[in-house]
Amino acid sequence: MTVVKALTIAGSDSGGGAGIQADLKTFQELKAYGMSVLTAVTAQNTLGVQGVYPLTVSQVEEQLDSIGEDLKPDALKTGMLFSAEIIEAVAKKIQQYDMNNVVIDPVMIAKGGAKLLQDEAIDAMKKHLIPVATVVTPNIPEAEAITGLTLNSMDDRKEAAKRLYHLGAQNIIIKGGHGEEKEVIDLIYDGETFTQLINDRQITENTHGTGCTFAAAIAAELAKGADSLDAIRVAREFIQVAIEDDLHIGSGHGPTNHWAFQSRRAKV
Ligand SMILES: Nc1ncnc2c1ncn2[C@@H]1O[C@H](COP(=O)(O)OP(=O)(O)OP(=O)(O)O)[C@@H](O)[C@H]1O
Ligand SMILES: Cc1ncc(COP(=O)(O)O)c(N)n1
Repeated sequence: MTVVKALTIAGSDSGGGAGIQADLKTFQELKAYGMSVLTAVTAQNTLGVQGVYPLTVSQVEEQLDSIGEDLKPDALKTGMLFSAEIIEAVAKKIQQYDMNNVVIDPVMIAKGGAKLLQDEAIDAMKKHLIPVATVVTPNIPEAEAITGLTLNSMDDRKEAAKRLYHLGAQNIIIKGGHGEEKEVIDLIYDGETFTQLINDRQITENTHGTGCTFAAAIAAELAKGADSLDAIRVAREFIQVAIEDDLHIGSGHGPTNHWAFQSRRAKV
């Protein structure tokens, strides 16, 4: 049996809907062996974030050394990185251990408004992390923060994607969850071609961790050898059914259903 290994470098969400918990559940469902490097602990539930406790740079580096020296991942994704110092350390270790298939989810603010990345870290993200990205997955506000553009139209999103490409990412996907359209439009750019993935927008409160889950699914598919566009297409299907078959847990923004994708396949 060939085992593929996927790594998440992210924060912990005690509520289990986002962060490393969402990533590991997604890896498992997509049959990739999951590993994690923790960058921060959050006290969090469906109502919001009650506390944010970053780890030290050396604690993050030590975990990356443990992985790098023994368990080379076939793909990795980054999520909440919190500070410029952690971003720089992560980018350096990705290069030191020659890790490939790198999905960067530039997490900045939780759905409830809590800051998961310090403002001054955005420059480090642009300089150190986006250049090593196989795929970068900003939502609309994150794409605005990175490029300095205001994204009102699809043409604005295309311009932002081009700028992210010029920062060094190989593939860009500007996610449409925060868009105004009736449908959700995710815009993909590979330096030559724009592709739009258009899906039904679900009217639900239960979208906590959608970005984490989506990026983790892309990483799992890249780990299995898919090319970027095919990996994004599978991840899009994974997140669509995870939102459609939501679990109704907690009294705020609930998590998505990480086993919906496999449950539906089992029924076919
Ligand atoms: N209401 C919705 N219905 C269908 N798909 C959605 C909906 N909201 C988000 N998505 C999809 O989920 C994925 C993540 O998009 P989104 O824009 O929510 O990212 P995000 O804001 O980074 O997520 P989060 O911060 O919750 O982790 C995208 O593929 C997007 O199309
Ligand atoms: C540890 C961690 N990482 C990422 C998110 C973003 O997810 P959301 O925007 O759905 O709150 C989060 N809330 N917590």
